[in-house]
Amino acid sequence: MDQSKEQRILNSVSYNAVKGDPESVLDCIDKYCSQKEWAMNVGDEKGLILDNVVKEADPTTALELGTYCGYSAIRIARLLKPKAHLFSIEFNPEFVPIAKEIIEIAGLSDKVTILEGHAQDIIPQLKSKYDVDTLDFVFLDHWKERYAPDTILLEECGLLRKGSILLADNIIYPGAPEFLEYIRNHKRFECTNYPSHLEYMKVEDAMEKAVYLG
Ligand SMILES: O=C(NC/C=C/[C@H]1OC[C@H](O)[C@@H]1O)c1cc([N+](=O)[O-])cc(O)c1O
Ligand SMILES: [Mg+2]
Repeated sequence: MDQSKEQRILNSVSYNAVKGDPESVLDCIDKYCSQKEWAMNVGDEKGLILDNVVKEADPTTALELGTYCGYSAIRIARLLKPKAHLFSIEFNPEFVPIAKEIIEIAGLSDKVTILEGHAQDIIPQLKSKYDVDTLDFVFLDHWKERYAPDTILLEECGLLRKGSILLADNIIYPGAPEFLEYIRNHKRFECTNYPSHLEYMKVEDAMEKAVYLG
């Protein structure tokens, strides 16, 4: 059976990246996806925005919705302090083993736990099953129409605390209009927009930061 694009990305990382070096894994994926095959990684331009918000949050416990090949999990995990941890939720069973392997090549397997399933099923289990208290940072990059309901779910599950930072990808393209309307009209969130471009393209995109005010 023909290999998937995600398997070809893994092949490229496995062949070209320096084992244990997250930067070289990120560079390899960005090179492959800008020169060979486009893929929906957050990419290098929006990745810098992600880096800065993670540094600002300096999270002990972080959550990512939408692992894909693990690119943004590596971007986040490489910035985490020693005892900090990232949980990353991915629904697509084809992506999970590929992301695990790419994160392993980056040497970050100890910092990242990939949870396979739908966010709406896993979020309610984070406290009881994964010993999470509250989340310091959340990166939303999964199905765009799930951003708003899953944000509401995070709050309902008591996973947000005063100062929890949410960062959402693809605010313009493909777009997350319901999410934008929800957080911008709710007094409990302080929002900041970061204009950028769609990964590896000249298409306009943006990220939105939302600080939970408790
Ligand atoms: O759908 C996007 N992300 C949601 C991912 C959805 C997939 O991950 C969860 C599930 O397995 C699904 O197959 C997306 C799409 C584009 N795009 O240009 O179409 C750009 C991006 O940055 C994106 O995150
Ligand atoms: Mg995205």
